[in-house]
Amino acid sequence: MAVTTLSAEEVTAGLATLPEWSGDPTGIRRTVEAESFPAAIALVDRVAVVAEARDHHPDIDIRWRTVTFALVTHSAGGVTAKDLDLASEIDALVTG
Ligand SMILES: C[C@H](O)[C@H](O)[C@H]1CNC2=NC(N)=NC(=O)C2=N1
Repeated sequence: MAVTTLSAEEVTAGLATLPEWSGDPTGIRRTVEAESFPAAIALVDRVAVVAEARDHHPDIDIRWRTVTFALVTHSAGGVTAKDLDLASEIDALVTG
C-alpha cells in the first residue's frame, strides 16, 4: 500500500492524540520505563507481534528497563499514518 508522508501540521495533530510521543515529520518516539529487564523484553515481544502482523516495524533501543520506540516509514522517507497507528497500538500494549 503506497503511503504518503505527513506534513508538520499533520504530525503535530497526530501527536496531540499521542501524549506519550514526541517528534516531527522525520520521526516520532516514545520511551517506556519497564518494571524490570524481563518486563522490558516482554513488552518488546508484544510489540514485535503487532509490528510483524502490520508489516511495519519500530526501531527499538533497549537499555536495561528503558525501552525507546522510534517510528518512521522508511520506504516513504518520513512519518506516515502507519506510524501514528502503530504508536497508538504500542500505547495499548504498554498499558496492557
Ligand atoms: C518488505 C517489507 O514490507 C518492507 O520492508 C516494510 C517492513 N517494515 C517497515 N517498517 C517501517 N517502519 N518502514 C518501512 O518502510 C517498512 N517496510
